[in-house]
Amino acid sequence: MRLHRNLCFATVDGLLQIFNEGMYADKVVQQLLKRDKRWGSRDRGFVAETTYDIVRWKRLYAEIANTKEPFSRDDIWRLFAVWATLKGVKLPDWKYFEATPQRKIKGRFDELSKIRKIKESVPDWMDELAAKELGDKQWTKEISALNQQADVILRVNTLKTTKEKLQSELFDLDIHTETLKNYPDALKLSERTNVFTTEAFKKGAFEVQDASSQMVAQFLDVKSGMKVVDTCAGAGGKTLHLAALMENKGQLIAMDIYENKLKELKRRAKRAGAHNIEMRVIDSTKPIKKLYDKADRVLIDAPCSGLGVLRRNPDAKWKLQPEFIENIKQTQSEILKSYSRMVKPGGKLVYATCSILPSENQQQVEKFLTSDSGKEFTFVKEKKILSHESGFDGFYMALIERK
Ligand SMILES: C[S@@+](CC[C@H](N)C(=O)[O-])C[C@H]1O[C@@H](n2cnc3c(N)ncnc32)[C@H](O)[C@@H]1O
Repeated sequence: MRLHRNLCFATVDGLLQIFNEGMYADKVVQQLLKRDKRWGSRDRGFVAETTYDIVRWKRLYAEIANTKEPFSRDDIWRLFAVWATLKGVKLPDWKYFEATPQRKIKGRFDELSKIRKIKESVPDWMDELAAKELGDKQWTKEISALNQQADVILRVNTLKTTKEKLQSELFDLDIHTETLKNYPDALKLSERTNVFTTEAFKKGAFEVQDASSQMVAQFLDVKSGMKVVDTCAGAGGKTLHLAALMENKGQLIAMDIYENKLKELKRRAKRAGAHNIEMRVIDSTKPIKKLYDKADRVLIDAPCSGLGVLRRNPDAKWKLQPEFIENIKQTQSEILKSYSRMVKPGGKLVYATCSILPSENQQQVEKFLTSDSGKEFTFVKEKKILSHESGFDGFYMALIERK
């Protein structure tokens, strides 16, 4: 690989914004990719992947380069030089790389790789918390998996096409995909590429959605004609899947506390040809109370730490705070208590998170089931998905049923 000056400059600028100005990596990368219209897909791939890589390995690279935050521009170039050295990328004779001690970098890497929190590049508190909750052995394997780049998985929109048709349409564009056993609607890209510019995407034939996330709507066991409430719908990744599983029949109510997310869902639903969705903003307890005892199915895709999706969101390692996790756990138990009241007798509820922490997952469900509000429910089944076991995002889902 040869390093190109303007791509490296773009990456360094982006990293300064992410590390020093607290901006979100995905937003920064989105902006960077608009910088030069002449960049081809390889150039864009380089900027995006290098930025994410250096964000992912910030702590390790900073320890190796002996730099501390707030980073100067020179510090960022040092992190960049560490990245290139460890990747085996030849450093050009630019002034930024003049004093790069390549042998020392490799030696420091070997030495620091003996300490998990540095090797895996996570803050102390996160390493301690996750090791306490999952056990040392599980966490060591899990964080290593969560530091890998995620595959791109598509969810075929069965309202518009079939897996076979989509696969062949993409094949004609030289985009190769594989089916995944046990994930009925999923196609995995054999090679990372931008699929959002394809005609198939524009006409709603698929969404990009991780395989673990695709299990959640399946888990809720919906049928055409049911009344289903997706309580934390956000921009609707799972709502759209539910609509497809319901074959557009019945009533699907998508709720969230943020109106702008539901607006985005509306746009996506139009593209997907999903017609049975109604959006409702939760701006008081009223919209919830109106649905007490009414729903056949309720999905709570709860707000969480997001520790299961670090592969696609590595800057969460640096943005998350332990206090946030404590607060979100409180929200999770309040949501479970209040939104479960929408389930009608005999109806079912799925509680899901993209976290791997038992305290946000099975412990929340156990606590709910032994509480006064949970007495009316029985536990049916659960899935604890760890990234190192599944190869996909870390997720949790529990199915409970109202008596
Ligand atoms: C895990 S995300 C949802 C992702 C979405 N279901 C999807 O599949 O794309 C959690 C969502 O819960 C919303 N949320 C946070 N607090 C909430 C509350 N008290 N009631 C309802 N939604 C809430 C957030 O705005 C966020 O969109």
